[in-house]
Amino acid sequence: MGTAATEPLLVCREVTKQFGALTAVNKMSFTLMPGEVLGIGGPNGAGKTTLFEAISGLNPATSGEIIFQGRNITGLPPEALCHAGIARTFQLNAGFDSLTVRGNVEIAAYFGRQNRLIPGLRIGRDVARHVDEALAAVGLTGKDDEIVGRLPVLDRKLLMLAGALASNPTLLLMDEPVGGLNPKEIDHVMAVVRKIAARGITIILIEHVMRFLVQLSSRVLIMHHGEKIYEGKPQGLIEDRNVVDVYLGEGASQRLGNLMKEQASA
Ligand SMILES: Nc1ncnc2c1ncn2[C@@H]1O[C@H](COP(=O)(O)OP(=O)(O)OP(=O)(O)O)[C@@H](O)[C@H]1O
Repeated sequence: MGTAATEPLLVCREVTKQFGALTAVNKMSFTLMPGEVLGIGGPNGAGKTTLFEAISGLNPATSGEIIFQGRNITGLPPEALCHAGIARTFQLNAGFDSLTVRGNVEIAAYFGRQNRLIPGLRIGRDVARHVDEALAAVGLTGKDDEIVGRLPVLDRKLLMLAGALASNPTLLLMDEPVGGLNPKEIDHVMAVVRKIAARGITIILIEHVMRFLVQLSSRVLIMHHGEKIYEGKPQGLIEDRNVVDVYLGEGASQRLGNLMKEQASA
């Protein structure tokens, strides 16, 4: 049975992650509705990636609860979460460098959707179709045979996204999808993310590039020292003294204000 639109897709309740004496994420709570795009920002070391690690199962929370589609998924391993419909991309390039673009996405499509205790010897027609769709969704069609280790940075970011999409996610977590890209490349990724959101995939994205974050997100959450210091509309960010002081700064805040005004009048 699917989740009704009025039920949250994801609920994080007092999620805490400690590394020894360091509390990297401190009692984070938030709710995500299906179809939302939630943007997470905050200074370096705020705990954003650690929160993703907990949700995606790569580094489980020390305490707290994570509920996905009404099911308690706290502490489940990454492969179980992937099969349940949670996919993610990484801040740094992740992929099999010596394989081709297609080979990488095939692995995601083949292993990302279900358990494969005894891997088959050939890629079936269904998997091939999922790979074609994922490559097309990010704009990598035609680059199937390129070796991943030789790809430019934009294509590597898109490849991670294609791999995540090939696992057929309901919830997609993106960790700094445009870090290190130039403005034109950022625009390309923005268009891809818009298309993914339009397909109904719920998204959480972490990003320092604020124009990307505010233009894509229906809601924004800002973290500082492992805690939530802001949650609300992107427009409210520049009016929040604390967010301006600890994260945006006056200059960036003004530029962001101008951008949002332009957007509103467009
Ligand atoms: N495996 C780990 N072991 C010990 N400390 C860690 C580990 N991973 C993260 N930390 C610490 O936890 C804190 C939060 O780190 P995290 O990477 O989640 O921040 P972030 O908000 O994603 O930062 P950035 O914007 O720089 O990516 C930092 O102080 C970091 O040094």
